Amino acid sequence: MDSSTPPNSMDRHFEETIVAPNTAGVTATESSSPHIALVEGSTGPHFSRVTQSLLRSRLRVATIVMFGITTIFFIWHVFAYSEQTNVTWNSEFLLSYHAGLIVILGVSAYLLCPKCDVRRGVLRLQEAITFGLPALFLFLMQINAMRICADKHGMVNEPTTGWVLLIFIYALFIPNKWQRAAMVIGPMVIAPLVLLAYSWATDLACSAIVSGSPEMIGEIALKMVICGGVAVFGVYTINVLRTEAFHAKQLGQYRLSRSLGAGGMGEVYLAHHYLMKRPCAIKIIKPEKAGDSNVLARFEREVHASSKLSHWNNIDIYDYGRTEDGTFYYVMEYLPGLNVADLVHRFGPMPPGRVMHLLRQICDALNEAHSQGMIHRDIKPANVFAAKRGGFFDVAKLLDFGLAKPIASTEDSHLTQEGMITGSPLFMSPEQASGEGEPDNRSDIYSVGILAYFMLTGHAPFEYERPIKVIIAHAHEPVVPPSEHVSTIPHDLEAIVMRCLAKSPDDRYQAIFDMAEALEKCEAYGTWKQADAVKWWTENETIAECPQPDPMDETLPVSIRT
Ligand SMILES: Nc1ncnc2c1ncn2[C@@H]1O[C@H](COP(=O)(O)OP(=O)(O)OP(=O)(O)O)[C@@H](O)[C@H]1O
Repeated sequence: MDSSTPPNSMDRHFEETIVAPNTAGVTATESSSPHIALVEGSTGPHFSRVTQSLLRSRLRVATIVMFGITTIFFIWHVFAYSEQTNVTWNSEFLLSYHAGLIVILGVSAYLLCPKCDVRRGVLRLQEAITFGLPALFLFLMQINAMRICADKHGMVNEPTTGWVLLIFIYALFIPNKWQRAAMVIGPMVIAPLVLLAYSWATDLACSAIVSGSPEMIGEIALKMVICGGVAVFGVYTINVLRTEAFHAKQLGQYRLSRSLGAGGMGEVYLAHHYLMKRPCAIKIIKPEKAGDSNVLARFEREVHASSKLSHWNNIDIYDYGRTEDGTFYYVMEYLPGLNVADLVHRFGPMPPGRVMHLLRQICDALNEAHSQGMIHRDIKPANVFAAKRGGFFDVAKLLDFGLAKPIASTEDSHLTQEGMITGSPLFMSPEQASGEGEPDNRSDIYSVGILAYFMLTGHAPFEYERPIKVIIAHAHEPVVPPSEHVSTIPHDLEAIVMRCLAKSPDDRYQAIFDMAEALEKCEAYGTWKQADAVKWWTENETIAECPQPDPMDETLPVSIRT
């Protein structure tokens, strides 16, 4: 998922919130950090998404530590400056640099907050700021101190302490492969020697002292090489331990290989069955959610509902179980491809032919659920996958039946407390959002309409900051026709979308199959051929398959009390 100002950031915000009765405010926000992480570029499985999150949080801690250390030394520096009799231009410059450094580190720490949208390139820049600016400062300060010391006391001061500190802070906090760590730590190791060489070359007093103490140079070199070696070995050891911890993560007959993403209640991993060797996707309840009976019930419902369905466009469930340590998991077919939310965020709105191609398949998937008396209640772009299956590209798969419930059921789901409505506000029908009356299959049809709108225009029709405004808009606000956003949308397709989005269920298609038939009658239906899908995936495969980091993508559908 592209983390650069994601158009669905609001969607995520909503999905993370729990809104109290008759209030518009957010009362709780769910967020947690993934618990398995590997280093970037390690030889083990690549967890770029998780690594990014790890890098951001570690970098933030490192920046705060550097901020603290720099501030303490600044206070000391100010006192030293006020007592200094031979104040030089250098001393004044260094004091200003020091003050500026504190401000820059403080701002950097703030910009690395968990909610900030930080991309990989920006993270690397922040890393350079957190360690590069203090290193430069240390270098300049030591040159100055060395000259003063040589002039006043006829000796040079010990230049290694600051560098040792910097090296170990870097090694401890920044997740790295050891080679990269060595490349960053290397210059820090030689910095004290460069410093001595510079002082020797540019200052007469220093030159005499340095020339007369070769054993001091040897001792400094030895100290720094040992320190650098230990730090790089430490980075290597940390990586090995992380990789071992990951490989030790086995579930029954399955071995996990890499993270596919995380939702509000669980994390999904690519895994392999030991004997059958086929790839599969395993969804595991997050450890911190394992004690929540609502989450467990929703998880179970998702498995039970999905396993009743056998249509090609619904997800295949292979297994459901619990490990000895109590971790609940279920195993499903692995879908190479992207969910529609990621597809649109990363590649923009889709052409009408492709939208119809995917929608038509979703109609089939939903038709099976509806014909079994089940409504989905959580149709949204993140729950629709465009996958490569059976040699075909753009095979649509409907996921996440965690909120499914029988049509016209009067008992509320175990997953919601009495009087609560569950779903994602941006994609919720007016009747589901208001909680008035019992949503039926036509509520899903409304959500499919929003899904279509999103695929065609790149956003949902009602995107407001506050969930309550979105809900009111679903109930009362007229929908802006999608062609007003994208003029190339054909009228017949727009008419279908607008009919799905009718406020009253009676004005929508009464059955999902009616919508499927309407789609087939559209002029542009069938214009997206397999060859187009193959071409698209071939051109975009590497980008599409590379998991994009998005540390904030850990969400549960909103629960709204009525
Ligand atoms: N069978 C699968 N194959 C490949 N990727 C999958 C599969 N199932 C889920 N994913 C990916 O794993 C991520 C997490 O899925 P999950 O269903 O937990 O998330 P979600 O639907 O966003 O969350 P929530 O359960 O809160 O609605 C998503 O990015 C999804 O695209």
